[in-house]
Amino acid sequence: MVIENKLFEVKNISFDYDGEEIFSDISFSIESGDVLCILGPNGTGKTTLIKCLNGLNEINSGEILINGEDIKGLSFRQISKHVGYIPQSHVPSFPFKVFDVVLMGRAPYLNLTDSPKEEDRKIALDALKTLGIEGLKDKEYTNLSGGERQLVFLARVLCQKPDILILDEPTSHLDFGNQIKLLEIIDNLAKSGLSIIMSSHFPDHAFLSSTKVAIMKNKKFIDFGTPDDVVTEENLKRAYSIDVKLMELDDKRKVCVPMKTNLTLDL
Ligand SMILES: Nc1ncnc2c1ncn2[C@@H]1O[C@H](COP(=O)(O)OP(=O)(O)OP(=O)(O)O)[C@@H](O)[C@H]1O
Repeated sequence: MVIENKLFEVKNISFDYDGEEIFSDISFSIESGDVLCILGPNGTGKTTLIKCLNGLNEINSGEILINGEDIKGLSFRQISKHVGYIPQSHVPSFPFKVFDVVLMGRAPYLNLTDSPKEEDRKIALDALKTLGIEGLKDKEYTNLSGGERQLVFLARVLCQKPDILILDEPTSHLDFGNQIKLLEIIDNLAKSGLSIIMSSHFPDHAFLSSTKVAIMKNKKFIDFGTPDDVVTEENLKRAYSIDVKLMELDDKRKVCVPMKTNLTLDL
């Protein structure tokens, strides 16, 4: 009998910070082409979970498997060939040229004394072109806006040629238009075979690019499934403790509208 391994499988994982439990017993799996959007209120543990998924935080119990292999047994270099991670914010420390920052994404494929080869440079340029930002290549990374930095970091991660992209609030620094453009890029990357996990504060985004949605609250996933099944008025109220109306646009696209809470401030 042939056992097919899932691309990325999370089995009953738990994590605490110095005894303070952040989540427990979370399980899910994703395949090539999936985009999983993790929603949930502030401080619920989305970033902590994401750092566990890429090996930055060590889980207390459970297993995280890539193609059937436990990441516990993999070095960071090996994980980097499978998983590309973009944190919520990244502070640049040195005025490298954008092209060189992107080229650094090839590091998992180079030995300590190797210089990048022509092929590595081509991969870096292609990544900039895929995101439509080749015009930034000679700029200093330190002089970029938050949104431009986000896209450059994504280009760098694409150079790792990962199977899985893990993005912590990828649209947080992007303007209204660039948010949609990035979600379209995510959709295209998934269609090209990557699988993507992202956290978001915008339930609407799940309808734009996701195949699966998880809502995280009270140390668990309170729901997991397709956007239509999970992003419901009832679940959004459970998650965010406000009323939300779901509306369908002409092209059948759904949008989530938060209702006023009528809270008054004592000033
Ligand atoms: N390094 C740390 N040490 C101790 N506690 C931490 C650490 N990092 C985060 N926490 C705590 O863990 C909890 C979950 O934080 P986390 O950043 O994972 O939430 P989040 O869902 O990503 O939040 P947000 O949506 O506001 O970004 C919070 O209570 C936070 O204060």
